[in-house]
Amino acid sequence: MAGNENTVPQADHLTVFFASQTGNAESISRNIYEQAQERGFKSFHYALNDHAKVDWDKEDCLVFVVSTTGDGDPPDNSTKFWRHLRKLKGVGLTKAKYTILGLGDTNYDNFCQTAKRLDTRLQELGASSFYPRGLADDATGLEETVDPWIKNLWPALAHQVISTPAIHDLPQPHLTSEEEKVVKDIIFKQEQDRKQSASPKLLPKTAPAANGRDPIENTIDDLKNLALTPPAIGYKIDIDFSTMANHANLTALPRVPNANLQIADLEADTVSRIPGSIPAFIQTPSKLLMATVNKVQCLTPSDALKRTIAVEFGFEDDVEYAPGDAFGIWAPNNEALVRGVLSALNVSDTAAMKAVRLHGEGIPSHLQSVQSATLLDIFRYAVDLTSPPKKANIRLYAEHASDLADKQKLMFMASKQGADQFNAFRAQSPTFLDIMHTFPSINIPLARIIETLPPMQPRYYSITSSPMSKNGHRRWSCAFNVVTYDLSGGVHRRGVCTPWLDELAGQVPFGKAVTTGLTTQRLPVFLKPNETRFNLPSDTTKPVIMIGPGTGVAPFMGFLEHRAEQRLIKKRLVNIGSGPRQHLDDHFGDMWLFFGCRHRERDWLFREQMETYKRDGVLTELQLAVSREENVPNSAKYVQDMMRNQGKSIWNLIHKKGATIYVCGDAKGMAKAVHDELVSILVDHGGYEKMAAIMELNTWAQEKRYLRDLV
Ligand SMILES: Cc1cc2nc3c(=O)[nH]c(=O)nc-3n(C[C@H](O)[C@H](O)[C@H](O)COP(=O)(O)O)c2cc1C
Repeated sequence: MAGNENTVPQADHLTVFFASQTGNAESISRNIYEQAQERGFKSFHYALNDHAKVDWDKEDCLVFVVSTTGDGDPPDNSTKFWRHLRKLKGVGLTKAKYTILGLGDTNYDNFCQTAKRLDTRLQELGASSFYPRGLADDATGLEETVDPWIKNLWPALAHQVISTPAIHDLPQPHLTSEEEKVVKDIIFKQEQDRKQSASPKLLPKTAPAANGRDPIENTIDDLKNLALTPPAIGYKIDIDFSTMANHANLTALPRVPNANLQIADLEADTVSRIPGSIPAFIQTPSKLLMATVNKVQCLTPSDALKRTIAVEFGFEDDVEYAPGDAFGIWAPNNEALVRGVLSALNVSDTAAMKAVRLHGEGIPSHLQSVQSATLLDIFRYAVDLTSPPKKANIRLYAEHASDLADKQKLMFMASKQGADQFNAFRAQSPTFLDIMHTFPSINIPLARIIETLPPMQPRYYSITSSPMSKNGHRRWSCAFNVVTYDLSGGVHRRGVCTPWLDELAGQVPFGKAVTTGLTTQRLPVFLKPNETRFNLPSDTTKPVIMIGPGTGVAPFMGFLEHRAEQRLIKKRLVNIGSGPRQHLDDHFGDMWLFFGCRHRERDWLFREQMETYKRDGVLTELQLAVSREENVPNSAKYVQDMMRNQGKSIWNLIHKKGATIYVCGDAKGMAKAVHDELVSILVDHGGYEKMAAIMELNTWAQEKRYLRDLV
């Protein structure tokens, strides 16, 4: 079968496209692509932004695997494609046959929006679907939909390319369990054979230097750093496997991803680095800036539930941006964790500092730019060591566990029968190191690990400053909660970026902003292209309603600073001008802010600034919701409660004055409650039927009068 030239004389074309933000759609689409190749298709695999590599109207079948991000938005590696799709006219894709696998999460309002939009648009353009769309839900487990969808894709394709002899020779997808086992064994054996011939060996302990220099000469600082950071050991994750014995047969085991990646040794001094020391393979969607840390302030006292800090970054070039924009930071994995992982994989410090190149047909897109980097940097910056594992990875680790008990447990967790144990394991947020520590007999080639770990993602923060303020084009401020928490059994967890930034910034205590003695290290930042237009209306007379509890208030602090600057300029102009004097407020619409905290004394972020803006007339109304204090005057528990109290005024601002509504913060709880409250306001004060109110909000969202920036 797979790859056998004799039984597969001619294959048809299959192009698999993906749009992926955090790697799920990319790895699932690669799996489909690899299976297609094994089944004799001439297949291709591209990110949607590379859509031009394929003549869509000539291809036989197109498979799209697309996730949804943000607030129903398409992933970054498909935005160019969407612009292209918008420009297409008429029914220009009548020959194209397609199917879509959407990935999403029902905890978000716009479940699988990208898949649904793509389907509608392709239909409009005359393309025809050859196999029903699948929508997989991360809330219940993607596999539930993904596995059967892929399994049934093949007979659907066979039907499409009925003239292709190759397809008839292949085992039909509806197999008996006995047949399935035989097929799996063959695939497993083939993979083992391929691994043995292709899997790269671990790096030699010493490497000859072609130019006569010590290979580690250039990286002495890194080595010093290594010596300063003891490797983490990892936690042993305790899971109850007592029910395992009840299941003799394991079903729905995910397929082990193909081994494609090879690691080639290079000379150490060929490692290219951007000054300021970040690896050249990091690719950002806009210009990378190496920023200084100008200012740091801790906004919450030590008895607050969360530690919130505000950081101002500075850079030399002027950058065009608007209040409401966000920027990305490319943070490394925690150094002790990286050291722990390398140590668990028996990679010596010298080997970790050696330059390598990653290559191989069909390797994940985030690894294709790794042409010259140390293993240390690959584990720091290219792969994600902290996201909970996917089933396919657990299955892979099972294959490489030498101890029978480890193998059985891992295989069980990868199966349908072990779903409870798998979920309990993931709920502990195990790092890759924890997995190695919990199942110590896993002995897996380095290349397999690098290619199967998810890609590292930059972290995004809303800009809280205005480009109109002093030096505004050369600085961005942001505010965030430092993500660290403890689980039972003494397990300590931390986010990737926020604790790193907090530690770099010196973990300043609550109080005034600190501007001296800060780190001299430069940090990689870049502007996030703003696709949602979460910006102030261009007509300054239009009112804005801002809803942002907690750190969701961040972009609104930028809006307010911007408006304060606009008012100042207008005031000066009015004072010099000779025309009729107008009141300042005639030029600027109302600004309403709904903010929420637990305790006014502990987590009322930006209190001083908010009160100053209110006093100066920049902020028309400040509506404060306090959830954990009794009897706060004019206050309710949550922002949606405050909105209910102000329902009539909100309706008037929207209806009579054309206000824009902005919501920023938690997508799952707050944004849903705020959305429901807006529906109620339209019903109670605007006289809408409930259904009509929901449709009206949808229209406003399309017209960018109801904007949401959610996480
Ligand atoms: C910040 C964020 C926003 C998301 N927004 C949505 C959404 O609006 N609708 C949805 O159905 N899923 C949403 N999801 C869920 C993802 O689509 C889902 O986790 C998917 O598996 C990610 O696939 P990817 O790794 O290929 O991007 C969101 C996930 C994140 C992390």
